[in-house]
Amino acid sequence: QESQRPPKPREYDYIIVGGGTAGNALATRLSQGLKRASILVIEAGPSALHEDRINVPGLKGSTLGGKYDWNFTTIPQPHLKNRTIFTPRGRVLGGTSALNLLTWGPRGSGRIRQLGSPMEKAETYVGGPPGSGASGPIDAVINRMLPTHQKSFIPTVSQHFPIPFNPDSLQGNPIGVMYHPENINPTSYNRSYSANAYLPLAGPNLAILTNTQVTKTNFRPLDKKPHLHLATGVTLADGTTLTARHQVLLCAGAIGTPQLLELSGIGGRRHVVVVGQQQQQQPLVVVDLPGVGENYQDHLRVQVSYRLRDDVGFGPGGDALNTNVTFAAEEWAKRKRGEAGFYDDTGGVYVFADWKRVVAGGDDGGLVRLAKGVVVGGKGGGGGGSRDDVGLRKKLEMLGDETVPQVEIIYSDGYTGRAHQPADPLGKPVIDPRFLDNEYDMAGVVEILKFCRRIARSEPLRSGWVEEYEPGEALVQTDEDWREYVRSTTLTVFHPMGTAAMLPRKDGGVVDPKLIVYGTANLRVVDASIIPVQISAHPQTAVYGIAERAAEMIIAAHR
Ligand SMILES: Cc1cc2nc3c(=O)[nH]c(=O)nc-3n(C[C@H](O)[C@H](O)[C@H](O)COP(=O)(O)OP(=O)(O)OC[C@H]3O[C@@H](n4cnc5c(N)ncnc54)[C@H](O)[C@@H]3O)c2cc1C
Repeated sequence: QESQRPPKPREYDYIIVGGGTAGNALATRLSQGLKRASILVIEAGPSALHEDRINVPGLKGSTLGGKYDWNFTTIPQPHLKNRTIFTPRGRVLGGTSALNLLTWGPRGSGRIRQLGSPMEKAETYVGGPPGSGASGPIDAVINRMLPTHQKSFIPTVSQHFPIPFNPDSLQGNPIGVMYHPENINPTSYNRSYSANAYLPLAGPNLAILTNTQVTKTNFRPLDKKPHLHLATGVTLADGTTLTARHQVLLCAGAIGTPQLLELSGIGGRRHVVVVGQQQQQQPLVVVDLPGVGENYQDHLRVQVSYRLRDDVGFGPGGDALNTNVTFAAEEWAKRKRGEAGFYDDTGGVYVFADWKRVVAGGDDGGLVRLAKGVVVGGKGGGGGGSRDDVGLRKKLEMLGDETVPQVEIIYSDGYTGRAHQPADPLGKPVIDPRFLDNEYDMAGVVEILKFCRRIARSEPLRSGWVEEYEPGEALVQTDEDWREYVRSTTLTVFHPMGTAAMLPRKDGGVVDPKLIVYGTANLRVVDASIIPVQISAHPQTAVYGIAERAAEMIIAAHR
């Protein structure tokens, strides 16, 4: 049941803030598992189930910067020439699962399993290897569309570099080169995402309120334990108050969730007092929890682009959809006939590798030493500041694990380089990821770019291009040239997480292992914010897994 007006009655058993990736999955499972409970999802954006730009895989990216996007940016990043970095987030039913680039990530990694995340429950991987999910709501397939030139990538990498072909990359060891599954429905060839795959499975006890922004969670002290705060409901932007009889579940994402926590008086004392004053209220501190909004971690993205030869049978690439009206019309007609074409195209071919496989000569000692320096110096990682940082220590430990990739290379068709960054997207929360503020990150990115160039110069790939278009072989030759290129062009691949981390409170944690916010009795966070250490994969699969696990815990506790 979907509506755009505050519903009556104004009391629900569970109120879920954010109808995004995790929010819709959680809502559906609670609706199925607690048939007598009433559940409300409140989503700031509209429902857009029939929007081609969301549904058609080849139109991925066309919604960024538009009406379904919060259009956040970082503050100027000193190590990236003071550029502000575009930070899109879905503002639509489905959240960022409606906007993302459809890479369906590994679910078998032991590290992510430590979060207790049952990812197979989310998945039906058609044609996947044994062990793949077979009955989950989200469909995954290897894309039926592969532009011809991409077929030369796997032999180039596996013949010239110590990187094996790995068709089974989702099951625990992703190291290798592979075609990667994408979350696409194999029948309609539409994006499979939380709004069109989970929500239709919910029962009549789930209500959905769209186009409605929550401005805070409300609390009162718990009668028998006054040091704990009981979440009583939420306040909407128009001032309406809705009551939650059991729990408020924050699923507003890695940026929205910490922002809402701070608006509700939960966060570092300094921030929360400022927020309270800005709202012209009394300084507001419900729970002093300095970890809220800290520990922001993302995956950096830098690109090298090559212009293809047009005399080796590759045909036009996906860019021609934007430049050649006749070609675009022909491709659209193919899609309408149910045939493979460029409107299906997504990521393509991927490499996941550790440093030893990427650095020329295989010696990763220099990078490991730099990483140790960052951990000992306590700079540039989780929790922020100079205290002992458990997140950084965990990452250092993972550097020694050869099944944990440190590098991903996506070989994709079509230009996605620096020219795509919008000049002035609106941004409200202050986002400061301190990108590249340590030498390890910079040295690592330079090694990856040099590796990409070595791949491009190897056969059969080498015969397929005429020019390194960006940055250009003549312009960038030395390590210092590469550093300059990195500072000028680094973007992110849009995977923020960790801003309400599941860690001990003394280590900057915000939620406990049951996902309950410290200092509260019944406020949970269920989204990418809780992942304490950046994962070596695209995160949406893990986010669905977190929602599935949270639903299991909440249903078990309710009974
Ligand atoms: C451009 C892009 C490409 C990506 N590509 C991939 C990919 O290919 N593969 C992959 O695995 N991951 C990808 N990701 C990342 C992945 O999609 C996200 O990590 C994941 O979807 C986050 O899920 P979430 O539930 O934490 O947040 P979201 O899905 O963002 O959900 C949060 C929801 O809360 C709503 N909300 C926020 N604040 C409020 C409020 N105050 N009131 C009401 N509602 C509110 C939002 O509108 C949103 O719907 C990509 C991300 C982006 C931006």
